[in-house]
Amino acid sequence: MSRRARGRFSNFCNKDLIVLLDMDQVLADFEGYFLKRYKERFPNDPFIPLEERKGFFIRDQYAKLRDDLPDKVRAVYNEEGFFRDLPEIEGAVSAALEMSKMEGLEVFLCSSPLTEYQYCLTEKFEWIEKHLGPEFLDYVILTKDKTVINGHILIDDRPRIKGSCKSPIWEHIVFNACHNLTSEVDGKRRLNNWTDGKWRDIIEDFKKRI
Ligand SMILES: Cc1cn([C@H]2C[C@H](O)[C@@H](COP(=O)(O)O)O2)c(=O)[nH]c1=O
Ligand SMILES: [Mg+2]
Repeated sequence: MSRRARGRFSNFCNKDLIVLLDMDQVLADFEGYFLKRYKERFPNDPFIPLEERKGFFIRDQYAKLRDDLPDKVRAVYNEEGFFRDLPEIEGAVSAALEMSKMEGLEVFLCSSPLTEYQYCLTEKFEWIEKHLGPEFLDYVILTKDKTVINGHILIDDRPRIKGSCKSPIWEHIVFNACHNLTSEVDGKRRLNNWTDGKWRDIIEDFKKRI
């Protein structure tokens, strides 16, 4: 049975492990591509190398360098084509595809769009279709508040995910990114990358628990 048919007919039965995958900096290289485009657009302005990135919002760290930089930062990721052209995080696409084919498991993409949605919204769908295939378009959740979304696991690079629900139902696995390596993660498990295969251990661990 195809993934689409399985999703429609299984009715998300209780035995299914629901995995929520963030997009930016988990599947798509937001930070690396941001820095590349920023340097191309503003070659004479100061920049922060990835090894020195700290904190989730890029513009907050650039604001400490100079007052005019946050607007330039925004101009880079608000540009047409930015989200569409984000490169893949190494191994992310093959891991997501492999995960989506596992028995007893449903994978959803759970991503927060920019408030300046003009390009971001449609381009996130374009990215998914291009990298993961059209079947994945039925499994997209775009929300500003991930705490109200149902699921067992959320794999996300943002170290603290806040919202209306004080006790989200999912367990947050922190995906390592340049900006969060020194962040306090309140005892949450971390996933280093998609290439060493450890994500499979996390999935197997959760499967035993549900
Ligand atoms: C790093 C960074 C991200 N954003 C925006 C870009 C996306 O719309 C969301 C991604 O959030 P998610 O937790 O990965 O779903 O946040 C931003 O506005 N500024 C930044 O510096
Ligand atoms: Mg993210």
